[in-house]
Amino acid sequence: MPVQNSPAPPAAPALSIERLVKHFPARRRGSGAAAGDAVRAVDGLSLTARHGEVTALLGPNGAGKTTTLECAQGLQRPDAGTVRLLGQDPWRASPALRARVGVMLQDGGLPQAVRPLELLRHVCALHRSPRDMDELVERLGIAAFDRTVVRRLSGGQRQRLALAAALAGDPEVVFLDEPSAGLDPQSRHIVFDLIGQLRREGRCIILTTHLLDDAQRLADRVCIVDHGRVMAEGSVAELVAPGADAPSVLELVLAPAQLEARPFPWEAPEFAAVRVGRAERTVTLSGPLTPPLLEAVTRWIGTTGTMPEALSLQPRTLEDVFLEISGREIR
Ligand SMILES: Nc1ncnc2c1ncn2[C@@H]1O[C@H](COP(=O)(O)OP(=O)(O)OP(=O)(O)O)[C@@H](O)[C@H]1O
Repeated sequence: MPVQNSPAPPAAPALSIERLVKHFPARRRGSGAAAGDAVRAVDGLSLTARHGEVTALLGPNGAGKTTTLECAQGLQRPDAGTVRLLGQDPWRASPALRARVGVMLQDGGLPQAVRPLELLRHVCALHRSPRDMDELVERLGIAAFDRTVVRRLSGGQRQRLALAAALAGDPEVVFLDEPSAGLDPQSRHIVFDLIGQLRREGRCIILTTHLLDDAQRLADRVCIVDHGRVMAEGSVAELVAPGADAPSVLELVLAPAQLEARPFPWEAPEFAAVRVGRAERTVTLSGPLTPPLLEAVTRWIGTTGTMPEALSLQPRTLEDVFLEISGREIR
Protein backbone atom coordinates (compact mmCIF):
# COMPACT_ATOMS: atom_id res chain seq x y z
CA MET A 1 0.00 0.00 0.00
CA PRO A 2 1.47 3.40 -0.97
CA VAL A 3 2.53 5.71 1.82
CA GLN A 4 0.42 8.86 1.98
CA ASN A 5 1.54 12.20 3.39
CA SER A 6 0.79 12.00 7.08
CA PRO A 7 0.60 15.45 8.61
CA ALA A 8 2.05 15.65 12.12
CA PRO A 9 -0.92 16.29 14.41
CA PRO A 10 -0.78 19.98 15.39
CA ALA A 11 -1.87 20.96 18.90
CA ALA A 12 -4.53 23.46 17.80
CA PRO A 13 -7.92 22.00 16.85
CA ALA A 14 -8.44 21.56 13.12
CA LEU A 15 -11.93 23.02 13.49
CA SER A 16 -13.32 25.20 16.23
CA ILE A 17 -16.85 26.55 16.27
CA GLU A 18 -18.08 28.92 18.94
CA ARG A 19 -21.69 29.94 19.51
CA LEU A 20 -22.62 29.50 15.84
CA VAL A 21 -26.04 30.83 14.79
CA LYS A 22 -27.59 30.40 11.34
CA HIS A 23 -31.16 31.26 10.28
CA PHE A 24 -32.96 30.55 7.03
CA PRO A 25 -36.11 32.15 5.71
CA ALA A 26 -38.89 29.54 6.11
CA ARG A 27 -39.07 28.51 2.50
CA ARG A 28 -38.50 24.78 2.79
CA ARG A 29 -41.53 22.60 3.00
CA GLY A 30 -41.68 20.52 6.15
CA SER A 31 -39.44 22.85 8.14
CA GLY A 32 -42.15 23.11 10.76
CA ALA A 33 -42.11 26.90 10.79
CA ALA A 34 -45.08 29.06 9.85
CA ALA A 35 -44.83 31.04 6.62
CA GLY A 36 -42.69 34.12 7.20
CA ASP A 37 -40.95 32.74 10.31
CA ALA A 38 -37.20 32.26 10.07
CA VAL A 39 -35.88 28.75 10.75
CA ARG A 40 -33.17 28.82 13.41
CA ALA A 41 -31.18 25.94 11.90
CA VAL A 42 -28.18 26.43 14.21
CA ASP A 43 -28.70 28.04 17.58
CA GLY A 44 -25.50 28.81 19.48
CA LEU A 45 -23.62 25.60 18.67
CA SER A 46 -20.00 25.16 19.83
CA LEU A 47 -17.63 22.30 19.08
CA THR A 48 -14.02 21.46 18.35
CA ALA A 49 -12.59 18.72 16.14
CA ARG A 50 -8.97 17.58 16.25
CA HIS A 51 -6.45 15.93 13.96
CA GLY A 52 -6.22 12.16 14.32
CA GLU A 53 -9.83 11.96 15.50
CA VAL A 54 -13.24 11.21 14.06
CA THR A 55 -15.79 13.70 15.35
CA ALA A 56 -19.43 12.75 14.75
CA LEU A 57 -22.37 15.12 14.80
CA LEU A 58 -25.23 12.85 15.76
CA GLY A 59 -28.81 14.01 15.69
CA PRO A 60 -32.24 13.52 14.15
CA ASN A 61 -33.39 14.97 10.81
CA GLY A 62 -33.44 18.75 10.89
CA ALA A 63 -31.18 19.00 13.96
CA GLY A 64 -28.81 21.41 12.19
CA LYS A 65 -25.92 19.06 11.39
CA THR A 66 -25.62 19.79 7.67
CA THR A 67 -25.96 23.54 8.19
CA THR A 68 -23.19 23.42 10.80
CA LEU A 69 -20.94 21.57 8.37
CA GLU A 70 -21.79 23.99 5.58
CA CYS A 71 -20.78 26.93 7.81
CA ALA A 72 -17.58 25.07 8.73
CA GLN A 73 -16.79 24.52 5.04
CA GLY A 74 -17.43 28.16 4.12
CA LEU A 75 -20.52 27.28 2.05
CA GLN A 76 -22.88 29.21 4.33
CA ARG A 77 -22.20 32.51 6.05
CA PRO A 78 -22.91 32.38 9.80
CA ASP A 79 -25.31 34.96 11.25
CA ALA A 80 -23.32 34.98 14.49
CA GLY A 81 -20.49 33.11 16.19
CA THR A 82 -16.98 32.18 15.15
CA VAL A 83 -15.74 29.39 12.91
CA ARG A 84 -12.04 28.61 12.50
CA LEU A 85 -10.94 25.91 10.09
CA LEU A 86 -7.20 25.21 10.18
CA GLY A 87 -6.89 28.59 11.90
CA GLN A 88 -8.78 30.56 9.22
CA ASP A 89 -12.28 31.88 8.66
CA PRO A 90 -13.71 29.43 6.09
CA TRP A 91 -16.16 32.02 4.70
CA ARG A 92 -13.19 34.09 3.52
CA ALA A 93 -11.05 31.04 2.77
CA SER A 94 -8.17 31.25 0.34
CA PRO A 95 -7.81 28.59 -2.37
CA ALA A 96 -4.81 27.34 -0.36
CA LEU A 97 -7.09 26.57 2.60
CA ARG A 98 -9.70 24.90 0.40
CA ALA A 99 -7.01 22.61 -1.03
CA ARG A 100 -6.38 21.26 2.47
CA VAL A 101 -10.02 20.31 3.00
CA GLY A 102 -12.08 17.48 1.45
CA VAL A 103 -15.87 17.58 1.39
CA MET A 104 -18.38 14.84 0.69
CA LEU A 105 -21.85 16.36 0.48
CA GLN A 106 -25.06 14.51 1.32
CA ASP A 107 -26.38 14.56 -2.26
CA GLY A 108 -22.95 13.87 -3.76
CA GLY A 109 -22.76 17.24 -5.56
CA LEU A 110 -21.16 15.46 -8.52
CA PRO A 111 -21.37 16.47 -12.19
CA GLN A 112 -23.91 14.16 -13.82
CA ALA A 113 -22.72 13.55 -17.37
CA VAL A 114 -19.20 12.21 -16.81
CA ARG A 115 -17.86 8.73 -16.10
CA PRO A 116 -16.33 8.04 -12.68
CA LEU A 117 -12.67 7.73 -13.66
CA GLU A 118 -12.82 10.79 -15.94
CA LEU A 119 -14.17 12.76 -13.03
CA LEU A 120 -11.54 11.50 -10.58
CA ARG A 121 -8.69 12.15 -13.02
CA HIS A 122 -9.98 15.69 -13.47
CA VAL A 123 -10.27 16.29 -9.71
CA CYS A 124 -6.75 14.91 -9.12
CA ALA A 125 -5.37 17.23 -11.82
CA LEU A 126 -6.67 20.21 -9.82
CA HIS A 127 -4.47 19.31 -6.84
CA ARG A 128 -0.75 19.83 -6.39
CA SER A 129 -0.18 16.55 -4.53
CA PRO A 130 -3.14 14.26 -5.11
CA ARG A 131 -3.72 11.07 -3.19
CA ASP A 132 -2.92 7.75 -4.85
CA MET A 133 -6.12 7.51 -6.88
CA ASP A 134 -5.49 3.98 -8.23
CA GLU A 135 -5.46 2.68 -4.70
CA LEU A 136 -8.67 4.53 -3.81
CA VAL A 137 -10.41 3.35 -6.98
CA GLU A 138 -9.49 -0.23 -6.24
CA ARG A 139 -10.38 -0.02 -2.59
CA LEU A 140 -13.77 1.59 -3.18
CA GLY A 141 -14.58 -0.78 -6.07
CA ILE A 142 -15.09 2.12 -8.50
CA ALA A 143 -13.69 0.34 -11.59
CA ALA A 144 -16.71 -2.00 -11.49
CA PHE A 145 -19.03 0.85 -12.52
CA ASP A 146 -16.65 3.02 -14.51
CA ARG A 147 -18.56 2.57 -17.77
CA THR A 148 -21.68 4.20 -16.31
CA VAL A 149 -22.20 7.97 -16.28
CA VAL A 150 -22.71 9.52 -12.87
CA ARG A 151 -26.43 10.22 -13.27
CA ARG A 152 -27.11 6.50 -13.80
CA LEU A 153 -25.13 5.31 -10.77
CA SER A 154 -26.92 3.84 -7.76
CA GLY A 155 -26.97 5.82 -4.52
CA GLY A 156 -24.24 3.67 -2.97
CA GLN A 157 -21.99 3.89 -6.06
CA ARG A 158 -22.38 7.66 -6.13
CA GLN A 159 -21.53 7.77 -2.45
CA ARG A 160 -18.28 5.83 -2.97
CA LEU A 161 -17.35 8.05 -5.93
CA ALA A 162 -18.08 11.20 -3.89
CA LEU A 163 -15.82 9.89 -1.13
CA ALA A 164 -12.97 9.24 -3.59
CA ALA A 165 -13.43 12.75 -5.03
CA ALA A 166 -13.37 14.27 -1.53
CA LEU A 167 -10.06 12.51 -0.80
CA ALA A 168 -8.43 13.30 -4.16
CA GLY A 169 -6.44 16.25 -2.83
CA ASP A 170 -5.12 14.23 0.13
CA PRO A 171 -6.85 16.64 2.55
CA GLU A 172 -5.95 17.29 6.18
CA VAL A 173 -9.58 17.80 7.12
CA VAL A 174 -12.37 15.65 5.69
CA PHE A 175 -16.09 16.48 6.03
CA LEU A 176 -18.43 13.58 5.41
CA ASP A 177 -22.17 14.23 5.43
CA GLU A 178 -23.94 10.92 6.21
CA PRO A 179 -21.08 8.75 4.86
CA SER A 180 -22.92 5.44 5.10
CA ALA A 181 -26.19 6.58 3.49
CA GLY A 182 -27.24 4.12 0.79
CA LEU A 183 -24.31 1.73 1.28
CA ASP A 184 -24.72 -2.04 1.39
CA PRO A 185 -23.04 -3.78 4.35
CA GLN A 186 -19.88 -4.64 2.40
CA SER A 187 -19.40 -1.09 1.05
CA ARG A 188 -20.11 0.29 4.49
CA HIS A 189 -17.35 -1.88 5.89
CA ILE A 190 -14.91 -0.68 3.21
CA VAL A 191 -15.81 2.98 3.82
CA PHE A 192 -15.49 2.59 7.60
CA ASP A 193 -12.12 0.95 7.13
CA LEU A 194 -10.95 3.85 4.98
CA ILE A 195 -12.17 6.37 7.56
CA GLY A 196 -10.16 4.44 10.16
CA GLN A 197 -7.05 4.71 7.99
CA LEU A 198 -7.51 8.47 7.49
CA ARG A 199 -7.74 8.83 11.25
CA ARG A 200 -4.54 6.84 11.78
CA GLU A 201 -2.84 9.08 9.21
CA GLY A 202 -3.58 12.01 11.55
CA ARG A 203 -6.35 13.63 9.54
CA CYS A 204 -9.33 15.30 11.11
CA ILE A 205 -12.59 13.63 10.07
CA ILE A 206 -15.89 15.34 10.82
CA LEU A 207 -19.03 13.47 9.91
CA THR A 208 -22.74 13.78 10.40
CA THR A 209 -25.01 10.86 11.01
CA HIS A 210 -28.37 10.01 12.46
CA LEU A 211 -27.29 6.37 12.78
CA LEU A 212 -26.27 5.56 16.32
CA ASP A 213 -24.36 2.53 15.17
CA ASP A 214 -22.18 4.65 12.85
CA ALA A 215 -21.34 7.05 15.67
CA GLN A 216 -20.70 4.19 18.08
CA ARG A 217 -18.38 2.38 15.67
CA LEU A 218 -16.49 5.29 14.13
CA ALA A 219 -16.30 8.27 16.41
CA ASP A 220 -13.67 9.29 18.92
CA ARG A 221 -15.91 12.16 19.94
CA VAL A 222 -19.64 12.44 19.53
CA CYS A 223 -21.59 15.70 19.64
CA ILE A 224 -25.29 14.99 20.12
CA VAL A 225 -27.05 17.78 18.23
CA ASP A 226 -30.70 18.73 18.53
CA HIS A 227 -32.53 21.99 17.77
CA GLY A 228 -29.28 23.50 16.47
CA ARG A 229 -27.36 23.01 19.72
CA VAL A 230 -24.90 20.48 21.13
CA MET A 231 -26.88 18.73 23.87
CA ALA A 232 -24.02 16.45 25.00
CA GLU A 233 -20.46 15.84 23.93
CA GLY A 234 -17.76 13.30 24.69
CA SER A 235 -16.32 9.96 23.70
CA VAL A 236 -18.87 7.18 23.28
CA ALA A 237 -17.55 5.65 26.51
CA GLU A 238 -18.00 8.93 28.39
CA LEU A 239 -21.48 9.50 27.04
CA VAL A 240 -22.79 6.05 27.90
CA ALA A 241 -20.89 5.77 31.20
CA PRO A 242 -23.18 5.02 34.10
CA GLY A 243 -22.95 8.14 36.22
CA ALA A 244 -24.40 8.49 39.69
CA ASP A 245 -27.76 9.50 38.30
CA ALA A 246 -27.77 7.54 35.07
CA PRO A 247 -26.77 3.90 35.20
CA SER A 248 -27.72 1.11 32.88
CA VAL A 249 -30.86 -0.40 31.48
CA LEU A 250 -32.85 -3.37 32.77
CA GLU A 251 -34.71 -5.36 30.17
CA LEU A 252 -37.34 -7.91 31.06
CA VAL A 253 -39.02 -10.11 28.48
CA LEU A 254 -42.21 -11.50 29.99
CA ALA A 255 -43.61 -14.95 29.38
CA PRO A 256 -47.09 -14.71 27.79
CA ALA A 257 -48.70 -16.15 30.95
CA GLN A 258 -47.14 -13.44 33.07
CA LEU A 259 -49.03 -10.68 31.36
CA GLU A 260 -52.33 -12.26 32.29
CA ALA A 261 -51.26 -13.35 35.77
CA ARG A 262 -50.75 -9.95 37.37
CA PRO A 263 -50.15 -6.44 35.97
CA PHE A 264 -46.64 -5.10 36.20
CA PRO A 265 -46.50 -2.67 39.18
CA TRP A 266 -45.78 0.52 37.22
CA GLU A 267 -47.13 2.72 39.97
CA ALA A 268 -44.95 1.29 42.80
CA PRO A 269 -42.69 3.92 44.46
CA GLU A 270 -39.52 1.97 43.50
CA PHE A 271 -40.23 2.80 39.83
CA ALA A 272 -40.82 6.52 40.33
CA ALA A 273 -37.26 7.54 39.42
CA VAL A 274 -36.88 5.40 36.29
CA ARG A 275 -38.34 5.52 32.83
CA VAL A 276 -40.47 2.48 32.12
CA GLY A 277 -40.88 1.53 28.48
CA ARG A 278 -43.09 -1.24 27.09
CA ALA A 279 -43.20 -2.87 23.71
CA GLU A 280 -45.40 -5.95 23.59
CA ARG A 281 -43.86 -8.32 26.14
CA THR A 282 -40.62 -6.37 26.69
CA VAL A 283 -40.39 -4.05 29.68
CA THR A 284 -37.41 -1.68 29.78
CA LEU A 285 -36.40 0.26 32.85
CA SER A 286 -33.79 2.95 32.39
CA GLY A 287 -32.49 5.55 34.77
CA PRO A 288 -30.99 5.16 38.23
CA LEU A 289 -31.23 1.39 38.73
CA THR A 290 -30.87 0.37 42.37
CA PRO A 291 -30.92 -2.91 44.34
CA PRO A 292 -34.41 -2.10 45.78
CA LEU A 293 -35.68 -1.62 42.23
CA LEU A 294 -34.23 -4.96 41.13
CA GLU A 295 -35.78 -6.51 44.23
CA ALA A 296 -39.19 -5.05 43.34
CA VAL A 297 -38.92 -6.55 39.85
CA THR A 298 -37.96 -10.02 41.09
CA ARG A 299 -40.64 -9.84 43.84
CA TRP A 300 -43.26 -9.18 41.18
CA ILE A 301 -41.88 -12.07 39.08
CA GLY A 302 -42.29 -14.26 42.20
CA THR A 303 -45.93 -13.29 42.54
CA THR A 304 -46.64 -14.36 38.95
CA GLY A 305 -45.28 -17.85 39.66
CA THR A 306 -43.70 -17.95 36.16
CA MET A 307 -40.16 -17.37 34.97
CA PRO A 308 -39.72 -14.49 32.47
CA GLU A 309 -38.18 -15.33 29.10
CA ALA A 310 -35.26 -12.99 29.77
CA LEU A 311 -33.97 -10.61 32.39
CA SER A 312 -30.83 -8.63 31.65
CA LEU A 313 -28.89 -5.58 32.74
CA GLN A 314 -27.40 -3.74 29.79
CA PRO A 315 -25.02 -0.82 29.40
CA ARG A 316 -26.54 2.38 28.11
CA THR A 317 -26.32 3.03 24.41
CA LEU A 318 -26.13 6.37 22.64
CA GLU A 319 -29.82 5.86 21.89
CA ASP A 320 -30.60 5.84 25.63
CA VAL A 321 -28.46 8.95 26.09
CA PHE A 322 -30.30 10.75 23.30
CA LEU A 323 -33.65 9.70 24.74
CA GLU A 324 -32.67 10.97 28.18
CA ILE A 325 -31.51 14.30 26.80
CA SER A 326 -34.28 15.01 24.34
CA GLY A 327 -37.17 12.92 25.66
CA ARG A 328 -37.63 11.33 22.22
CA GLU A 329 -36.07 8.78 19.94
CA ILE A 330 -33.48 9.82 17.43
CA ARG A 331 -35.51 8.68 14.40
N1 LIG B 1 -31.38 26.48 2.67
C1 LIG B 1 -32.32 26.35 3.60
N2 LIG B 1 -33.45 27.11 3.55
C2 LIG B 1 -34.41 27.01 4.50
N3 LIG B 1 -34.32 26.15 5.56
C3 LIG B 1 -33.23 25.37 5.63
C4 LIG B 1 -32.18 25.43 4.67
N4 LIG B 1 -31.23 24.53 5.03
C5 LIG B 1 -31.67 23.95 6.16
N5 LIG B 1 -32.87 24.44 6.53
C6 LIG B 1 -33.64 24.07 7.72
O1 LIG B 1 -32.77 24.14 8.83
C7 LIG B 1 -33.01 23.08 9.74
C8 LIG B 1 -31.74 22.27 9.92
O2 LIG B 1 -31.46 21.60 8.69
P1 LIG B 1 -30.15 20.71 8.47
O3 LIG B 1 -30.18 20.23 7.06
O4 LIG B 1 -28.96 21.46 8.91
O5 LIG B 1 -30.43 19.51 9.49
P2 LIG B 1 -29.72 18.06 9.57
O6 LIG B 1 -29.49 17.81 11.02
O7 LIG B 1 -28.55 18.02 8.68
O8 LIG B 1 -30.88 17.13 9.04
P3 LIG B 1 -30.78 15.77 8.13
O9 LIG B 1 -30.33 14.68 9.06
O10 LIG B 1 -32.18 15.59 7.68
O11 LIG B 1 -29.83 16.04 7.02
C9 LIG B 1 -34.17 22.30 9.18
O12 LIG B 1 -35.37 22.77 9.77
C10 LIG B 1 -34.13 22.64 7.68
O13 LIG B 1 -35.41 22.53 7.11
